[in-house]
Amino acid sequence: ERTPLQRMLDHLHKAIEKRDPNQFFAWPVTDNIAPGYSSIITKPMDLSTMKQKIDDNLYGELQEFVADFKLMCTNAMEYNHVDTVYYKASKKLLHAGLKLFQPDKMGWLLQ
Ligand SMILES: NC(=O)c1ccc2nc(N)sc2c1
Repeated sequence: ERTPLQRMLDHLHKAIEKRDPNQFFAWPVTDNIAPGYSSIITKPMDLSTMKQKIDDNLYGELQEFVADFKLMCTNAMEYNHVDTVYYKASKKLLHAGLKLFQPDKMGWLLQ
């Protein structure tokens, strides 16, 4: 990972992965495991796709990475009913992730 931004995004990606121990967000959601998913979710996103985008240097700035993270979580809150493990996990992950991105917690990373 050459650029400082890629190094920072790698760090954040690893920190998010740790907060998804069941790997609900590790890979693209298939219609096999989630019936009708591709008809309901127009912009799918998952951690493996985000990792590839870091490696391909497709994130020009932190906010683009944060947008994909939020999309990944909100997709899960749209598709899955509120009483499911997936919905609950995505809500928890969203809030844990947003705490990570707060500048005060990331000062050393942004300088
Ligand atoms: N990220 C998701 O929305 C997600 C992940 C895994 C999964 N497995 C199912 N049987 S439904 C489902 C949804």
